[in-house]
Amino acid sequence: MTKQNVLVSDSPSALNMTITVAVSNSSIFTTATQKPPAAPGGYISISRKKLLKNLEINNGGPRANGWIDSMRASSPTHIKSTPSLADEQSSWILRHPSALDMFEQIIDASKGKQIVMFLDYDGTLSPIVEDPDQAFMSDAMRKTVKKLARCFPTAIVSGRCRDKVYSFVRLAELYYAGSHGMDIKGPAKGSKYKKGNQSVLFQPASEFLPMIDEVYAQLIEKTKSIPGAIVENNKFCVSVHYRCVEEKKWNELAQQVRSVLKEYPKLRLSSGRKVLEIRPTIKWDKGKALEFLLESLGFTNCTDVFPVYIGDDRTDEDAFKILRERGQGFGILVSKFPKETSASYSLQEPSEVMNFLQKMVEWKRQSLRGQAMV
Ligand SMILES: O=P(O)(O)OC[C@H]1O[C@H](O[C@H]2O[C@H](CO)[C@@H](O)[C@H](O)[C@H]2O)[C@H](O)[C@@H](O)[C@@H]1O
Repeated sequence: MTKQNVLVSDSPSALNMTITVAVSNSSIFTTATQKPPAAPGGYISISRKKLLKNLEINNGGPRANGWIDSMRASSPTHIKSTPSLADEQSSWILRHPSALDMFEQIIDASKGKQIVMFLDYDGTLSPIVEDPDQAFMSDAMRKTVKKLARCFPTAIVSGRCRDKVYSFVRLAELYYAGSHGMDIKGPAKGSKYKKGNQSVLFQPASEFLPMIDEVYAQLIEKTKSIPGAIVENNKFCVSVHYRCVEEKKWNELAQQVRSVLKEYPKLRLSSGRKVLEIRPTIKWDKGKALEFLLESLGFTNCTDVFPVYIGDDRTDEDAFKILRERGQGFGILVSKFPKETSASYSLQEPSEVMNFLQKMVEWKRQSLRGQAMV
């Protein structure tokens, strides 16, 4: 296998595992009867909040220990397999059942409403791989998404730069929100979903462009001596990848990122799947992008819309929360392992996402056939 086609998986949400060990009386995992499905805003457990707090800017700069703890926690190298872990997994599945198993119920809930599809890219449409430039989606997935977009308005919502994610997906009929929703190419505002709609650009962080370029150049320079570190310019945000960095070098990498960021209080840091994400402090995220796109599609204050958002990352939680708050549609988390989430359902990996999308296409075609026969 070459480096490019090595598929990799993050271990069970180690952030959760670490916290469970560290605060044994407040495990985030509980049985279905003990804890209701995640409430809006309930993505971060209290103890995890504490952990993440260490990540945030503190006196002009993040605490080094917070960074390294979080990097370790979100990307474990040693996970113990215990019977209680199996129980926790079954309990989690009860609260976030497979969207494939629950397909009929999901479709029933959407009856009489316009389904709108929102799809994250990495880890959702394409499997996680070591080299971010090689995260291609399969032809089968592309064909499926193409068919899906014929049935429902469909948008890609990604942390990637919009052009980059477009170069992977290559479907002109979709809407695209890149840079964690800060770069949207969607339908002309207020216009109902129609083929050939004029598209509009919405870039709420455009004033940060020079700053992001500056920070990107500095991060390239500061991390060049750390083997495996990859800095990716996502236009309105920057990703620093450590998937291929030896764990003993993570601290050094965190220190370098920290030394750059302390000069930029208007930028904030979050973490994803073996990646540190640097982005503007503006109140804009994938959830806001979802709302913006719904509005652009003409669904402002509509009760007859049914948005479905599928994603695998912490940044997708902002969109899951919005759906819960609106009480519309639902979120589907792509994960093999239990994670705190505001999503209602789960799918394990991109191949299951493809099966789910195919089922949606098939259902839509059948319902159109049914209508034609009446
Ligand atoms: O919102 P997304 O579309 O999920 O983008 C989030 C980040 O995804 C990419 O990084 C992740 O996927 C890489 C390729 O599989 C993997 O190597 C990396 O470890 C993952 O974190 C992308 O490269 C980032 O820029 C996105 O922010």
